[in-house]
Amino acid sequence: MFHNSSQLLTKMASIHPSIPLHPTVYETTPTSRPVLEQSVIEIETTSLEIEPSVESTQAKEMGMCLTWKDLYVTASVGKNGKKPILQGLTGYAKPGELLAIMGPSGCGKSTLLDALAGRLGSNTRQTGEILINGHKQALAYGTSAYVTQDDTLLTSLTVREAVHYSAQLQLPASMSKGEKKERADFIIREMGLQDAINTRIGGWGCKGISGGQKRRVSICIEILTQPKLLFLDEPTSGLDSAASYYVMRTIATLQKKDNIQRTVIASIHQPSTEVFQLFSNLCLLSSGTVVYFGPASAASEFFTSNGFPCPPLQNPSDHLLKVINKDFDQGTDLDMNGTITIPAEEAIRILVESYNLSERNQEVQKEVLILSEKGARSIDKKRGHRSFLNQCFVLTKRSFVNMYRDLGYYWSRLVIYVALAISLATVFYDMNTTSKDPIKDRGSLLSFVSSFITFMAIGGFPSFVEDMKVFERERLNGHYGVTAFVIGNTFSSIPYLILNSLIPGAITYYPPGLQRGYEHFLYFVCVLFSCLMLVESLMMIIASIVPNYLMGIITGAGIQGLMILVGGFFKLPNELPKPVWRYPVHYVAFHSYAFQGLFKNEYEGLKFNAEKVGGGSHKYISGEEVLRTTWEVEMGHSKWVDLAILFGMIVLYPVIFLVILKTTEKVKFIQACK
Ligand SMILES: Nc1ncnc2c1ncn2[C@@H]1O[C@H](COP(=O)(O)OP(=O)(O)OP(=O)(O)O)[C@@H](O)[C@H]1O
Repeated sequence: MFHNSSQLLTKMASIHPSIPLHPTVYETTPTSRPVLEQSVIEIETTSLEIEPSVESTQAKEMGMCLTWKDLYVTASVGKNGKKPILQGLTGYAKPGELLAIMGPSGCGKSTLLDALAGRLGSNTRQTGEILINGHKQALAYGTSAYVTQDDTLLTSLTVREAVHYSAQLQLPASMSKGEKKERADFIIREMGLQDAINTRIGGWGCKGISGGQKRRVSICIEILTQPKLLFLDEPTSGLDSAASYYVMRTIATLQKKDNIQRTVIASIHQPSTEVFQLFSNLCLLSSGTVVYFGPASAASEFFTSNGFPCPPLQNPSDHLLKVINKDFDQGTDLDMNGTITIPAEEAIRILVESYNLSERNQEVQKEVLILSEKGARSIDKKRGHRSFLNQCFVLTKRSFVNMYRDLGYYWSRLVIYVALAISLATVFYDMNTTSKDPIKDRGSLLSFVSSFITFMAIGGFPSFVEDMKVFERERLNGHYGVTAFVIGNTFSSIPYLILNSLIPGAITYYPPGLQRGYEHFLYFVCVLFSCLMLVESLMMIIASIVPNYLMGIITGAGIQGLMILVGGFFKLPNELPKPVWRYPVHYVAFHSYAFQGLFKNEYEGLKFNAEKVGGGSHKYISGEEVLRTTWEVEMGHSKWVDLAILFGMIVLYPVIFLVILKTTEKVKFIQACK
């Protein structure tokens, strides 16, 4: 039973991928004509046996017209240097068309894509006008999809899992789990990945699918939701010519099957003749300047008319790129057919001048003017409502599976922790009878556990950086929100951290003869667990600010080293210089509460032989006395308060992480709007 038209449409879209997911507003042409809200009525009166090839203009969802005029991009290099990357580009991309950006390596293809998608780096400056449906607006998260040159994927997942999890995250809540799976399977098949469906993606140290297959997985993930605007940076790199053709054909034809007016812009290196024929328009760049913009089919003619005919039997795109490639310029030369070729620099000058004076250029300027007329104001998000709780659940599950399969994440750490715990247990074995100073040894053991064992959590930093890369890609493409990521990331690690504190904790606790009793042991494990959680969160915060392995590890080690230093073991709290080190650093460092809590947990209730520890005239020294005089622990509150503070920090650190992610996201968005 469908309560409204959107539910019906969602159901139909899942059964027939030809039906758009959110066809609420349609128009007769992609320009700014009055919109017709009749599609819903049309589809409701149609039975579920709609054919995939329904191709009425009315039934096509309103698309996105992207225009750019006099686009310049410069990058700051060195102290005061500026490097021009794009120089006055003008062009457009229309719904239902595939625009290919071609040119020699380093000519500015990725920069153009980044500029159009609002993703330029912070050291770049952009001038000119980029309009979407005639409006100056930044592409908000989720309004377009961008397949970047690098395939940032979770390496331990299989192809099926990667696409299925993505479908669960991105597709609207109104679709059932089964329908989302069906959509994912359909896209996997369309991308020719069915044979690799159960193979892991793989990465460092674990061979998985090939580079070309990874490319296709990345594309699968981004076209799941039928985005209206799709950017692809080198979608065919790593693919053989047949696979390149099928992938590009799928991209070009899927919109017909999806029955949406999609605008596709792809940078591409070396298309075969067949792939070249799939392009609607071609933007040919050389050193950031347009050499040709117009129908791909007319490019060869333009080159011929300027004295650069394509030799017989040669792939036209190879010819175009060869003529304008000046990286290997040999000056005046003879080609294979014995024809004299002129230097590429000169060829480019002739072509650029000719293009600037051509009618083609005039047509492009006119088209840009027409498409820049104000159209629909807002850009619809490419997805319907998605359940936040479901996203948190899927992200937690996905991250849990990834951690489980990735040996480097927790398992190797567990092995090292166990080895260290055994070492501690034997070094401090039966302190009460073997140690000359059981008071000092207890302090050393507890401090070592809460500082060094937790310190080792920085070893997980490379995995955190990988997680952040995947997050950034998915977030920029609007797969889910920052809060869902932070929740998923935090909760998924809890079972592993419990394991990493419980097993090494048990090995360390009993053999040295620490205070007996379940309550004491559990307290010890809880503090260990809190410290591990806090170090993990701290490293995630660092990974969000310093996304570089070496710098991140150095920063994390430095911060932790400082916290350990002022925690109260190496220098007693009252002896710390008051400004800065005591107030506030000592109180900010979580190690202070870990030391205090563990010390209270251990010493309270114990009595030490005064003679053995040099305690003067008394027979015994109480644990409380040791806490007050030897360790100068603050006795105004119980050990449970220290633990509560640690748990409070466990909540606080992810909140800080969340705030940093949200703030950087906002800053990037404001920059993109400028
Ligand atoms: N943020 C930046 N800072 C400095 N230089 C940059 C920046 N972005 C791009 N460049 C430079 O601009 C030029 C164009 O780079 P871009 O990546 O756009 O080229 P491309 O055509 O996509 O190359 P390829 O085909 O090899 O990927 C290169 O020389 C590159 O080094």
